[in-house]
Amino acid sequence: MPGRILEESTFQHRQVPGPVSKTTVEKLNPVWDSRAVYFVVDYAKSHDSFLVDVDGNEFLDVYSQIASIPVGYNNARLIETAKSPEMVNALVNRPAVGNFPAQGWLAQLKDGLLRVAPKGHNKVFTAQSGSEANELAYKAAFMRYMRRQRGEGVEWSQQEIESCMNNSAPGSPDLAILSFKNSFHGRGFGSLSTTRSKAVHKLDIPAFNWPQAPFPALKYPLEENVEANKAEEEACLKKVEELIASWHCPVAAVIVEPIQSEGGDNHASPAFFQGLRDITKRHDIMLIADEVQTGFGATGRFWAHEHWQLSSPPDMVTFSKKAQTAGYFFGDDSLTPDKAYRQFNTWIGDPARVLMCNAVISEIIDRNLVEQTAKVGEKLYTELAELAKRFPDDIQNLRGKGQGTYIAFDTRNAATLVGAMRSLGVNIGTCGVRTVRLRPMLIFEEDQIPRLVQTLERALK
Ligand SMILES: O=C(O)CCC(=O)C(=O)O
Ligand SMILES: NCCCC(=O)O
Repeated sequence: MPGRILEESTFQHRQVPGPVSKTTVEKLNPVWDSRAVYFVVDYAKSHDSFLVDVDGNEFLDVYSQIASIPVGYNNARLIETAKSPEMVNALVNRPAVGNFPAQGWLAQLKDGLLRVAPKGHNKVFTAQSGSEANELAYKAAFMRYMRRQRGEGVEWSQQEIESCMNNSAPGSPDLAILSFKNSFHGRGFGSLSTTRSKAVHKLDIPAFNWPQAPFPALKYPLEENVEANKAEEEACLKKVEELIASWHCPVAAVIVEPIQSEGGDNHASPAFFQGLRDITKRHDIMLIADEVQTGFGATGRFWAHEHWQLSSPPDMVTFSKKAQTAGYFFGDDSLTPDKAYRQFNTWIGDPARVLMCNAVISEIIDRNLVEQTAKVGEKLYTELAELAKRFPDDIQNLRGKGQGTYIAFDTRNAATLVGAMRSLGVNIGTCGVRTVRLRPMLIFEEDQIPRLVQTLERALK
């Protein structure tokens, strides 16, 4: 157990949501659906890893706005960036960046965002959200696929030009993206067709007839289930290959999360991802790593796919959340469409958000926050593993060893447990069906572990 025992006052009981939160929600709900609100926040009073609500309750936040706050509330460098002349300029003169980029745009990309481009990638397409980033990556994969079918330099046919205006082939071809059971890739019309985690996201929305492969259901503890897990991963890879070969239309790309997050924090081994790389290479189709939640340091590497040691990098890596902007990185020129205006929209992201992202990147690099997350995560995992021995029914299938603070476990009733933790001053999230997930910020420190672990222990008791 944690060596340092915290004072009793740390665990003082809070009413969550408190009376001010409740009244605010009552007033908000008639004009804005507030049914998913947990409590109302005073962001001006929140700081570092601590969230303060409108009732004055302070929470250690290890959920971080669904894993999207990188370096703390009211981070000094981010505030300085927000007040900078560059930011004022970007906010009041928001450009249609594809047509009229500012002179500083090149430096914003080259000296900023591209500093953290995954290995093998030297280009980026910017976007506004994770869903959009994924959809843009799908479009890049489809255009690349058809360009190869048509032949390099071959012009679009009149039939293609006319049929696409009627949403029919050959101009609007039947092509697919393969995703995995329990995956979450967003809620846009294209991305939602690849999301497979919960009916609540999908019901009533028309969807593409695209293939869904099983994602490995690993058994824990991993050390005791090596052979069974290897067989499980091989069976899933076999199914991926079968689906690609037999689907009613060509599959242009496979998209996968390094750790399936919304769908329950499901992990697979580097061998599984290398298998996907091999299959996609064999079929000459794109491998898209959806790092919207895992990217920007959360797993103790800047990109989670760095853990895999792939023989060649994923073809596209999508990002958002902690990046505070969104988009996809890539390296292969064939992913740049054959003509301008094919991958395009008015804003193509937002230079103001890229400025914020660049401040986040500087903060991560200057403060060695990826290394810190790896180190703190190791200690946190060890303490949770100890607690799991004492509460085996409440902390099951502990996962995330060696993955920074990206830790999760299954429990009997996840919603009840996180509710109890909130009332004891720790804001924590759930995912999947019965999983509690930890998504601390990159600034989460070793001396915050006792508060987290001892609160969990109290909530379980
Ligand atoms: O529900 C959403 O749209 C956010 C999903 C997500 O990224 C998550 O819950 O991990
Ligand atoms: N995917 C939804 C995340 C919000 C929540 O479960 O509280």
